[in-house]
Amino acid sequence: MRAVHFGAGKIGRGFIADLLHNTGYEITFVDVNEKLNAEMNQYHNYYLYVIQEDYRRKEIDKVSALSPITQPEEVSKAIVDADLVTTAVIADNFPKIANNLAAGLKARLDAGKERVNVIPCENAFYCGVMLKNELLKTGLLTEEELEKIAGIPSTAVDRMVFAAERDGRDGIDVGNTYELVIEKNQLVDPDAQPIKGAEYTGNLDKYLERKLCVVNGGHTMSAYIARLMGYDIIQDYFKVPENTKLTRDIMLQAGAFIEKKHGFAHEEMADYIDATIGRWSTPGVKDTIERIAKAPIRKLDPEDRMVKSAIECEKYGLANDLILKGIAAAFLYDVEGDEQAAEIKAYVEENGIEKAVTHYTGIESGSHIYEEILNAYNEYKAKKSN
Ligand SMILES: NC(=O)c1ccc[n+]([C@@H]2O[C@H](COP(=O)([O-])OP(=O)(O)OC[C@H]3O[C@@H](n4cnc5c(N)ncnc54)[C@H](O)[C@@H]3O)[C@@H](O)[C@H]2O)c1
Ligand SMILES: O=P(O)(O)OC[C@@H](O)[C@@H](O)[C@H](O)[C@H](O)CO
Repeated sequence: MRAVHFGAGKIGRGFIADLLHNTGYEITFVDVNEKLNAEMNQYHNYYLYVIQEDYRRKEIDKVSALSPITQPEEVSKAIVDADLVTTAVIADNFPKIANNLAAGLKARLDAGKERVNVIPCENAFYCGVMLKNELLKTGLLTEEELEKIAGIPSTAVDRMVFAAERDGRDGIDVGNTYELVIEKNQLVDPDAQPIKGAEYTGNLDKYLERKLCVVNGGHTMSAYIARLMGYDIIQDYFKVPENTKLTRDIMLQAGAFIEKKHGFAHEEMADYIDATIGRWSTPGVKDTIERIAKAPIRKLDPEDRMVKSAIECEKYGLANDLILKGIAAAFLYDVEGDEQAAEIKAYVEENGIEKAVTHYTGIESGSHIYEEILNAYNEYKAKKSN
């Protein structure tokens, strides 16, 4: 079996390809990183290192790589011949992979081949729908044609993965626990399980909201707050018990709406939160605030991890004060090299924070959640300038 995977980064090589390899696929990566592509084409393998098992080395073999820039024809051909297509490129990059992917699917349709599963594995609400929209925007396929050639489910994706230079090679350190949940009704065959080790569900919302709002929301808001406290590494922030408590409380606020909406027991949610914080505090692990907090515009979107939680809590009459503080902290995130952070900063300088809150979060002025974000922002800002 052959899989084509877009994005040979940390989740691509460290998680998705691990499961694909366990399932028995030979993997063709498609990535813009020429150095990485060359290494994969030289060795046809790479290594994962399982953190909790004393960095046990695991080989992923039968891999090769293509460049979407210099080898678009080969990418198309690989899609025509593939048994499965997956992505882990960061959802912001969907517009950049859409042409290559749409051209490959169109060629597959023209070749009279069967439908194929295209499974995006990204932190985003309904990444399958986002990818479909980007594919249609290329104009290379109509909606009917896309439906005829591909099943594109959404997913929830969770694993600890870190880039690591080991044994003189580009490897990935991985956690020993993970979750990949796939929306089965959108698969070509809803009863087939094209990736071993994944879960297949008819109720993705439940897992997606828990993963994105509780795990990623908690992680991201902690990172913005930690940055204001002067931390660069999230594990240093977690060393202070009050900080861990704050993160846990933020996650419990998001968890509360998910308990109500999806019927999780409170104990189960609390255990999930504690296990997640425990995983972030694994001895030896160092995760940068810069990685967790990156791309604040994506993370402030009304349909992403922070604002969605604030609004859902509001709907259910649940507390969201800590979430609103986390959102406020995101407006002060300021790290050299983060284009989205720079864009927010410039917008605030030109238009004021009052307009910026509505512009990025969709939260209208006049509501109490708007006022609370503004107040928290002004408090953080005053502290920052003291
Ligand atoms: N890192 C994590 O801990 C983690 C955990 C769960 C989910 N995720 C999600 O997984 C996805 C991937 O994240 P990551 O941490 O692996 O990011 P990453 O930056 O390590 O990897 C992204 C890869 O995509 C490649 N890429 C970018 N533009 C491309 C293009 N036009 N064509 C082909 N390849 C392109 C990059 O070169 C890079 O190798 C994201 O949606 C992220 O939110 C990450
Ligand atoms: O990947 P992002 O930028 O959407 O979010 C940053 C982190 O919260 C995220 O990568 C987590 O570490 C990961 O999702 C855990 O599974």
